[in-house]
Amino acid sequence: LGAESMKLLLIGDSAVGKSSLLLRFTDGTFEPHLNPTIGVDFKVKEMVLGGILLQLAIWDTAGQERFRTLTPSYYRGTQGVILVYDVTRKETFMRLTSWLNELEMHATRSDIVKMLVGNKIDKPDREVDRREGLQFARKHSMLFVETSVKTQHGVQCAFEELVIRILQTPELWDKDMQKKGVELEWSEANTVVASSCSPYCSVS
Ligand SMILES: Nc1nc2c(ncn2[C@@H]2O[C@H](COP(=O)(O)OP(=O)(O)OP(=O)(O)O)[C@@H](O)[C@H]2O)c(=O)[nH]1
Repeated sequence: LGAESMKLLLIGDSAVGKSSLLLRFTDGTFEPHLNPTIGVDFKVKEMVLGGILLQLAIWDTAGQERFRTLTPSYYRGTQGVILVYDVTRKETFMRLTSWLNELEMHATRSDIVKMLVGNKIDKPDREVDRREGLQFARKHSMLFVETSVKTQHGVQCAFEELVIRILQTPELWDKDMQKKGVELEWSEANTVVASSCSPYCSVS
């Protein structure tokens, strides 16, 4: 049986840690000095959930305006979006609404699953409370996790919760996968994965 592929997209302001989050998830590493992304980057990661082999294609986009290209094309077919802000820079939180507007404008599927990630919680100079993040997520029907790519806190959870939610959204799949998605909802593996993340995640 072949792997089911899933397309995820990382968006958010420059230097909030999108590339770092992806690198931590796919390679398990952290780099204190990472260059800004130019255009788009792309990584593939395999994951087994509830007995289904998934091939995650994760697109990492440039936060800096001058490095952004072909915007509509990388939104095409995306099933899940991770919108990242930096808890130590309030302005990255204030710009979340405009990121959501861009998503609305370009997403080709209406039931796209959204995960809000407040990153860099290891740093002492926090400017955005966990409560504020949670409120924003609730208001916009998003999943929510706070992370530190540096310490790894919440990183696995962010991706797993998003993937599980996508699997539970039949509208995002073709007929064949819809059947498996329903089975997955009942599978024990799914329950285990979901509950191991629950301290960090909130579902709107
Ligand atoms: N302390 C700390 N630093 C982090 C964390 N995550 C990322 N960084 C650092 O923040 C800087 C920016 O991270 P990137 O991953 O390049 O940010 P980006 O959002 O991909 O930026 P663009 O490519 O410009 O959109 C890097 O120097 C990272 O090492 C974190 O959780 N804690």
